[in-house]
Amino acid sequence: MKKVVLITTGGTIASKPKEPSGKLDSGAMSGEELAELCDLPQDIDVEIDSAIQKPSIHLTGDDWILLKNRIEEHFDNPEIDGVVVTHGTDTLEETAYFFDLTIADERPVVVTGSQRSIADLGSDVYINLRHAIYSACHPDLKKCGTVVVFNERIFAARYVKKEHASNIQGFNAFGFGYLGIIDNDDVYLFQKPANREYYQVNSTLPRVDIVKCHIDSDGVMLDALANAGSEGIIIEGVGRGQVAPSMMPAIKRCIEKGIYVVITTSSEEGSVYPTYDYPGSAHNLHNEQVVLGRDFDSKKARVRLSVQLAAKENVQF
Ligand SMILES: NC(=O)C[C@H](N)C(=O)O
Repeated sequence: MKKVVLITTGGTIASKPKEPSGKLDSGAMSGEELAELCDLPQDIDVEIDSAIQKPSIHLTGDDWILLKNRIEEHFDNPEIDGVVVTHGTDTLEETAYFFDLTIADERPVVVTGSQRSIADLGSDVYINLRHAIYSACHPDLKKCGTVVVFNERIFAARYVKKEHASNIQGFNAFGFGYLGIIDNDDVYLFQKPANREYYQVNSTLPRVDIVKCHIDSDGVMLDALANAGSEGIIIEGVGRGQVAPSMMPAIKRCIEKGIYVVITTSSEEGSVYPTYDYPGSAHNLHNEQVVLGRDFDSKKARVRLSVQLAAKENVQF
């Protein structure tokens, strides 16, 4: 019989209403409670590891390291075919990309969650969990890195993004689509990620921040972050990676202090590129030693830079 470890971390998928508000408490349920309420597959041996019980925005970098270590410990057992991690959807894409970059084992790591609680009409808890378990022990998903299973679809961690605040079609991978689908418990894979990357991370993650650029942005936030001890700053620029010219003096101050600055784009698709030559353009930024963040979403860029700094590797995008 195939064997899958189910690591639970909280989120709506493990939520219960809280008194007196009657509103959902994300992560109120332990892994054992969640598994008991769900109709888990009978043909797969599922081992429960109830790790964390939090709303996903309450998770920390230290939680990531703890979870990564737990996954690696489970993979020390050769009988394990794969791991499922249940997670709140709000930050699921960040955690999934962290696992993707920091876990070397070729067996599948599948992250899933739900938009509706187990008691809600048309809840997606049961189906997402079931599909994630079948995916985690499917041989086709070996060497694909960490994937996200949601609403019958399988996404690469590198590109997946929460696209809807509440709809059960909650995730998408803009410009890339999904790797495959799960139909009636069967996994069908249509494409695989071309490259895998691995960074060895054992230490606490450094402070890395994101600043979003808009008309009239200036350097106040950048200077404040430099004073707060930020080791890396992702600036989410516009279009091909332009920023407001009034940010440039503070960007230069950050670089002089040894802070890594990466420019990304707020566009859903397409890459940062030095197309223009004017104050604040990607060309101007690049000349000031700002790293061009290619087509990375800002939150993925933040995970990537944190991991590269923690691994003491060269910063590369
Ligand atoms: N759907 C969810 O899981 C959202 C929840 N607030 C979370 O913990 O991320």
